[in-house]
Amino acid sequence: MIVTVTLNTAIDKTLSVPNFRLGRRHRTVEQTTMPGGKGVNVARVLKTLGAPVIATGLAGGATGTRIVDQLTQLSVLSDFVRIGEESRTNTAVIDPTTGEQTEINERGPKVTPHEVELFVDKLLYLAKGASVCVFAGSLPRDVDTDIYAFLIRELRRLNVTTVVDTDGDPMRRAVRSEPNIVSPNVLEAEELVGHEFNDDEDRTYAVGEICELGAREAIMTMTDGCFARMLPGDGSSEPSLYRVRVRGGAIEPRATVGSGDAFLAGFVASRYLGKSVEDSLAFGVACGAESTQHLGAGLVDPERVERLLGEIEVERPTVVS
Ligand SMILES: O=P(O)(O)OC[C@@]1(O)O[C@H](CO)[C@@H](O)[C@@H]1O
Repeated sequence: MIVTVTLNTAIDKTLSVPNFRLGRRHRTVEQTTMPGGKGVNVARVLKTLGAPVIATGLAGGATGTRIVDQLTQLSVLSDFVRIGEESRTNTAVIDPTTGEQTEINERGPKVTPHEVELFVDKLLYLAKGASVCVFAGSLPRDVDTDIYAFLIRELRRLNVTTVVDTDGDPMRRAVRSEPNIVSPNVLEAEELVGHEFNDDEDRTYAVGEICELGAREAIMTMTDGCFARMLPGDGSSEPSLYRVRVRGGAIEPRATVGSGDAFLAGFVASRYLGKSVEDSLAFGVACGAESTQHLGAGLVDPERVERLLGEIEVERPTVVS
């Protein structure tokens, strides 16, 4: 079983607004409303891909009830701690005329120490039946930024593989507690290592820098694919570098919100079903790319993912990190 953790769950509203301009009144031409937060998106894609998954985290108020009910309608198993304050609503505006995206994410509810304790209890219980746990997304208010780091250490004792995609202080602390995999996007990775990346050599080097900070493996997601530094899985400890991308022109993105979540779900589903690192990265990139064809986050069409696999290029950069 794969467990996904979303502490700052959301209802995601995605609005398609042609010629979007600040300070103007607009009407949407299309919109979706879906349960979200990064871990929820990862869970939805894992379910679509047929991987066994349970989504957990914190959900509160009428919004929390809606998130849980909608996951149930999608047959995504979930077990959330219900909290007193209302879960958030996040809004993404996609302008189909320019392809530009504007995201407004609420901070999220205040969480009490008792609610955090209930969650930790629940996760440690669920972890007994899990092989992988994905921690994804920001933290709601009043949750200690050390929480992912703490849980990574706890889950290591239970032999659960840990995967993290977050940013800021929670990410910095999580990386130091030596998770199996971290998967930031480029901006999150730049924040983590403390400098900007100017070219592919910098990006290749960056995944090594992230591993030096503590992560065992690092995958940095890009709009067209990823850079990764992975352990081979054959018992040898020599890591390998990968640059994986969709062939130029193979796909025209419609909305990229949540494509990193679709990547992560595809990668995790494939890797933990026993596929090679290289095939799993390629499958993840195909999932991320296919998800850009849908207006809402965390949606993929598995048949189109299979077709896209023929358009994925894998390189093995030689930069030594
Ligand atoms: O505010 P966070 O937790 O960092 O990100 C939340 C979020 O923007 O990420 C997902 C897309 O990746 C959306 O479903 C969701 O609204």
